[in-house]
Amino acid sequence: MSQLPQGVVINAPVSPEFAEILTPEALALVAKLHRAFEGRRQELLARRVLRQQELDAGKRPDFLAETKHIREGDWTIAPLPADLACRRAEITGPVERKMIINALNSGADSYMTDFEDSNTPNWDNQIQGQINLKQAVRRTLSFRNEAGKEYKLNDKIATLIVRPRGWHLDEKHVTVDGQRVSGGIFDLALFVFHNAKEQLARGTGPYFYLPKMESHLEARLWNDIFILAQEEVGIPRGTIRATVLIETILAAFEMDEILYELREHSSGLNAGRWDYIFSCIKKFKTDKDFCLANRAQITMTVPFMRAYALNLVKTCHKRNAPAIGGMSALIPIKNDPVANEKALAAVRADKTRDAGDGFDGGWVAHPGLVALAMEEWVKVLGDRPNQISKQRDDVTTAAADLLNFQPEQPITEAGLRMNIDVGIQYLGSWLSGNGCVPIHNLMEDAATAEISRSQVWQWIRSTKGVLDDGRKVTADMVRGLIAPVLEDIRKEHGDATYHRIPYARAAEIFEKMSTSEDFAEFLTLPLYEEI
Ligand SMILES: CC(=O)SCCNC(=O)CCNC(=O)[C@H](O)C(C)(C)COP(=O)(O)OP(=O)(O)OC[C@H]1O[C@@H](n2cnc3c(N)ncnc32)[C@H](O)[C@@H]1OP(=O)(O)O
Ligand SMILES: O=CC(=O)O
Ligand SMILES: [Mg+2]
Repeated sequence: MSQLPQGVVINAPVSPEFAEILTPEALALVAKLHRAFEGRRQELLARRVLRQQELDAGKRPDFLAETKHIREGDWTIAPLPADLACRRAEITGPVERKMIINALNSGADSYMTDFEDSNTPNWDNQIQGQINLKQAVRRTLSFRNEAGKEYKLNDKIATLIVRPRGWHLDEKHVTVDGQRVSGGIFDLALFVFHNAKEQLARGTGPYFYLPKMESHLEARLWNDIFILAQEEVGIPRGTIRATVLIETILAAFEMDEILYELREHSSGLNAGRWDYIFSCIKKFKTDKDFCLANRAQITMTVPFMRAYALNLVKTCHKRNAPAIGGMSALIPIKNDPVANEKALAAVRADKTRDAGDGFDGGWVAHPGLVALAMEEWVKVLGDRPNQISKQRDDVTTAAADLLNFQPEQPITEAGLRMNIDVGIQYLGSWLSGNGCVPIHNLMEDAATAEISRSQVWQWIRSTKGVLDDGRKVTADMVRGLIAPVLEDIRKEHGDATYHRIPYARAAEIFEKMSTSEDFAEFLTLPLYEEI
């Protein structure tokens, strides 16, 4: 500990392996970025609260008057590095050793490795994740499973892109001058410190995905962090590149502005559909006119999602930026060939639509989906790496299109029960250290689980939260369903798993989150204090 830079404290175990990541020099970069930018992060988080108050008071978002010149201006992002120009199938997954190898070897063009939605940010996952990535960059990453199967990287692997945590999350195990550091700054600083130069020497670069932003001012903060980080580690300005997830309703009104702020460092936008739906619920949760149908009905083809997706493609291509499609939550289904065929066909249809709309690539959740996603883009692109030249001037998007929240029905008991079930199962898994799990044959992560728990909260409070049989959704109805849902979970997983994973604690937290007056901004905030 005496080696730590002044003002830096680590409140967690540091093994000799972890110490290779948590070096004094790497922590000095974390401290430098913290001291330079933490004040701004906190101001921007406070600004989110003010905007929520405005929405609660009935104000509707609109395109910003003060940035009209940016929307109407003639500018583009910096030219893309060669290995970010072709991202037809992009696989994603948590920063887990075996999965990193499988994803990099999957045949996808690119791979987003995730410290965010699909990861429980406990100390071990964060620092072990950094170790794994450091080895992946140097091509030394390997793994041996219990049956003795050896995993190692192929010669040709996907381009690596890292998703640090969003602005709302702290890294509580590291403080600088007595303050917790930002999770995102911590993840980014450690990755850049250990890998950026090595990546440049290997002909690639430090590439990132930036999650859950709500305004272009938040993008400006990331851009300023990139500039200082590049100076500090001694790499040329503009070598960091970042794709921003448009996954909040407020960011959908500032897509041009976000690209503009990051134009030196941008590698496009991604349609983060799951957090986007969650954000719509969160932002309008107290609006008496707002209420969405069962989660399963909110697909990419409902009006507000369609408007968002098409406007994203149009905005990106106007700025010479890639538009990357989001993720279908369907995954391959084992032991049921008929259901599996249906799931694969639905994923294919999702990719066919995105490729036809003009997206330059799209996310898949599983190696078994890479080939079919690739096929759908190859059908549209042929030999071309992307379709950025496809301008969508035919698309016009008004504020009202982005706010056309349909459908409102059906809301059913099965839909309510499914939300409770997914919420409890996901929270239990997250608490046990796994931030991404298959539940009822769907990929569930922090973003999809947010939809489930926020729908339950909202249906209890909205006058429109009425089941198709006429019963109003109430807190008592939800409480009454929790015990039977828990019993179903026990039957599904068996006693051993049921007792190993803290489902009972998850159920308590879920009940409190959905029935108490306060709405937790993110489910991961109260959960993080439990781990
Ligand atoms: C809203 C958003 O933010 S989307 C982005 C965040 N979400 C994600 O990234 C989803 C990542 N996907 C996953 O975590 C997993 O695919 C799950 C949890 C959905 C399903 O996991 P499982 O049921 O374990 O998958 P399954 O058993 O079919 O896996 C088969 C093999 O594929 C591997 N695999 C599955 N998904 C992935 C992945 N995304 N990346 C790398 N390898 C993977 C497994 O490790 C396993 O490897 P093995 O055969 O060598 O042991
Ligand atoms: O991060 C992606 C999303 O859909 O949320
Ligand atoms: Mg997300």
